[in-house]
Amino acid sequence: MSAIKLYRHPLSGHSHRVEVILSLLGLDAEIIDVDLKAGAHKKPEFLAKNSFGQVPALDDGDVTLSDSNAILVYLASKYDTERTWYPEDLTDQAEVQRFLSVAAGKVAFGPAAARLVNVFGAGLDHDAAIATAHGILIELEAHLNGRDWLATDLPTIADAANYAYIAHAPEGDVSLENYPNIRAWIERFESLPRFIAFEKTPVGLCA
Ligand SMILES: N[C@@H](CCC(=O)N[C@@H](CS)C(=O)NCC(=O)O)C(=O)O
Repeated sequence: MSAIKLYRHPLSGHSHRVEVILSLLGLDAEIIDVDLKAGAHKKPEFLAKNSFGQVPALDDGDVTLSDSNAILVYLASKYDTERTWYPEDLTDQAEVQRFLSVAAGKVAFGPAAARLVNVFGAGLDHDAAIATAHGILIELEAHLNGRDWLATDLPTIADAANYAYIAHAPEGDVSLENYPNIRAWIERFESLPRFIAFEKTPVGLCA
């Protein structure tokens, strides 16, 4: 049995970014589904892993971590011997962090929120989420002009963090038709060796 355990939900983009990095780094992990519908993430056993009661969480031997971006930093720092996924150069690191913040902020409240609205339905403002999504997509489209990857010349955890919610934005009625640079970036990411896809169904409990 693997020493690494990932606690996730199969429709969670936050979980997918960890899953995909584990795979891209060639790391074996035991995948444990957390039943959000049954409230398993708010039970003491899971709260001991993440007091915020959210997936993903990760065990690596004696170490328990939560928050997807924090987990990405940990895995890439510990296991990527080439240090390309989370570079050691401080300027590159800052650029990676900049795009991890985009993934946690603008992307979470735009493309991810639009998909979430389609999952949860009423009570959330779909049009506002779609408008926010296009705002960040316009910025990313310009940023990717002449660039293959978000933060450095090579793929980094910043690409992994932003990938799932942007690639699946159409499930939240956010079309990617007008964003050729973003579509090319998605294709490049999906062509990486050992890339694993995220479930495409928009029906679920989690953005
Ligand atoms: N900042 C957290 C956010 C994680 C998050 O939003 N997880 C969602 C699933 S995608 C969750 O567990 N939601 C259940 C809840 O908040 O009760 C991370 O990056 O891991």
